[in-house]
Amino acid sequence: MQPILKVQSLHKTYRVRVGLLKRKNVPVLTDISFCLGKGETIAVIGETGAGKSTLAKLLAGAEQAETGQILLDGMTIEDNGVRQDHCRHIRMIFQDPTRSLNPGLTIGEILDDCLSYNTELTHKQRDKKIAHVLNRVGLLEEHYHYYPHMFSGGQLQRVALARALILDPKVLVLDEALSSLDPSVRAQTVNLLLALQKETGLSYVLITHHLSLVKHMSDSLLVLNRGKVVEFGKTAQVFAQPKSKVMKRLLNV
Ligand SMILES: Nc1ncnc2c1ncn2[C@@H]1O[C@H](COP(=O)(O)OP(=O)(O)OP(=O)(O)O)[C@@H](O)[C@H]1O
Repeated sequence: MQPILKVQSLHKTYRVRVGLLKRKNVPVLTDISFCLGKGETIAVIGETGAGKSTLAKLLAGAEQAETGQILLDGMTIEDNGVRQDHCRHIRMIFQDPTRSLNPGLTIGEILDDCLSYNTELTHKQRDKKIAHVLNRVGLLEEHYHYYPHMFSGGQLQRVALARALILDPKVLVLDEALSSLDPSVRAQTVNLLLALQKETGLSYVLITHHLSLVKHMSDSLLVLNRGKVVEFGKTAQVFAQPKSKVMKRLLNV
């Protein structure tokens, strides 16, 4: 079966200052390749600075790699640093939803803006879609008129999820999106994500430090160390027989 997401040999460097007048290219991701099936979850783990968030940004189109390809459903959406206009099919959710939500707009206005910019839907069709997506993430229709500051942390993450889902993406990148939630809200959000995945065939790239979440949610696991893939395989297999030093260290074995 064709993977929904295929990443081929991505390389990313940042240009950083090393002296008063000198700059150099520092490699942050080197030769990253993996596949993700429809309706599946890949977890990306690694120690701090391993390059996880950089990979998330490349996938979502927030930054471009120098070389390598990203294919979505068989179509090349990024080729050697040139991004095609399909970004709306890979959406990202961050750890802190408040930073990505305009405090001056109601949730309805935020969602409506998304639809107005990206679709040809009429006002009535947009309203219907917004009501549907609010319902899907467990929010109420009256939340349309709420501003971001009127929500709890867990509800705000649902709002971020609604905004990500409103454009019917194929892949969601969750960059520590569950980390700041308290355990019971996190468990509810995980259940919601799993139910959505079952219902719609959505695929997730899960970036997290929580190994219990990795075990519970992911089908496959990619371990990064200093920007390189040091282990990639089925989650259960990697947990049962870790090969890389990093994975052994993370598991304390
Ligand atoms: N804009 C930037 N300019 C220069 N270097 C950067 C930039 N963004 C990230 N880096 C560097 O790239 C490396 C990887 O950073 P990244 O944020 O992807 O790591 P991470 O695995 O997500 O870490 P953490 O788990 O701590 O969030 C780090 O060494 C970081 O300093």
